[in-house]
Amino acid sequence: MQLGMVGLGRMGNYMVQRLMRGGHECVVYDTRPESVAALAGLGATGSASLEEFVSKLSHPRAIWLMLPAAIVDKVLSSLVPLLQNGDIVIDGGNSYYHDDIRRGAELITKGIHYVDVGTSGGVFGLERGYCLMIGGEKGTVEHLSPIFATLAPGVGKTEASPNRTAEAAAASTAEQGYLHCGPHGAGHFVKMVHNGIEYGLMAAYAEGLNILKHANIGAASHEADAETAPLAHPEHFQYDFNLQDVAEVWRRGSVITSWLLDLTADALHADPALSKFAGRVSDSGEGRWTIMAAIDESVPTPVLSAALYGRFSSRDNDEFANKVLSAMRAGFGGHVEKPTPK
Ligand SMILES: O=C(O)[C@H](O)[C@@H](O)[C@H](O)[C@H](O)COP(=O)(O)O
Repeated sequence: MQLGMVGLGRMGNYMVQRLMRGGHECVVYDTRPESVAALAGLGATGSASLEEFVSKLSHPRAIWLMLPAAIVDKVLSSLVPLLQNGDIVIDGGNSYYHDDIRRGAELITKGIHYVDVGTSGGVFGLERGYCLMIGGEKGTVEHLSPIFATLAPGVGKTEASPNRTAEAAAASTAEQGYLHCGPHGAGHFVKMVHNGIEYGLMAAYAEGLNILKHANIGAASHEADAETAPLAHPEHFQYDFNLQDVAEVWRRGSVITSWLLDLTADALHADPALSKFAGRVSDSGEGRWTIMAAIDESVPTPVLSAALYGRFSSRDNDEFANKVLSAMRAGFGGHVEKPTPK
């Protein structure tokens, strides 16, 4: 079928390529003409403006936005006046589900259908397919199923769970790698929680590997260090673990195998010191939205919360709190901290 794509960054570009490989016709637009030209060179229909983009799409139009969450409303304010009754707008980025609920209700008053799609898979999606978590009206989602089926990995790429019944399999598209999760916002809600889990898993690997990395501190610290309590048993911490090999062996038959571990092992093989990374970790919002939803539901999320706060700490947002701690130690005990190494 025909699909219009707005936003041709890494995700949008690869999704268009995967759709064209699957036989779909893609009309593309981006504010960067070079991104449009690159896909036009591969067979997409390029456009130089939103107006031209909309005019090249057949009614009812299906338009996928693959944009940073912060600019979706701005783009919609230019796009929607160009659309007609029956057209469909799909937000495949990482929008907050509250925005989906609002947009779905606003757009339907103009006869425009809104679908939210949480898209997971990153830059590997072109070859592996994308896991799609979808929210919106049933009929609209069904109308778009040829697009979802092409973007998703497809049946057979992952074995079905042994206890899954034939009835359950027949009743849902989950085994194809896409799922209609519920009404407006449901797709991004499921993707939001997916990312909360992602933060927790990532933090668990990172913390575990950090314990292994410091398992040699006994070799140098027989004398008490002014900064930390002396090691009672330096002989317990005499290990120089090869982290590449540990990550590699964990990938084989262990309980903690995963794609995140595969990526971690590969990064360690490329550079065991991970020297190109400064140690600051950003967050694009979904981790904090997950915690906000958990608070509203009164659901405890200690692991996911700690993982989110770990990201804040990585950006030195705990610096003043740590100064307060040092000030108290200095006040009650005269303890003088070491200068922070530059
Ligand atoms: O499933 C995925 O492919 C990822 O979850 C992806 O969608 C993620 O949102 C961004 O890569 C960055 O997310 P953070 O900036 O929040 O880490």
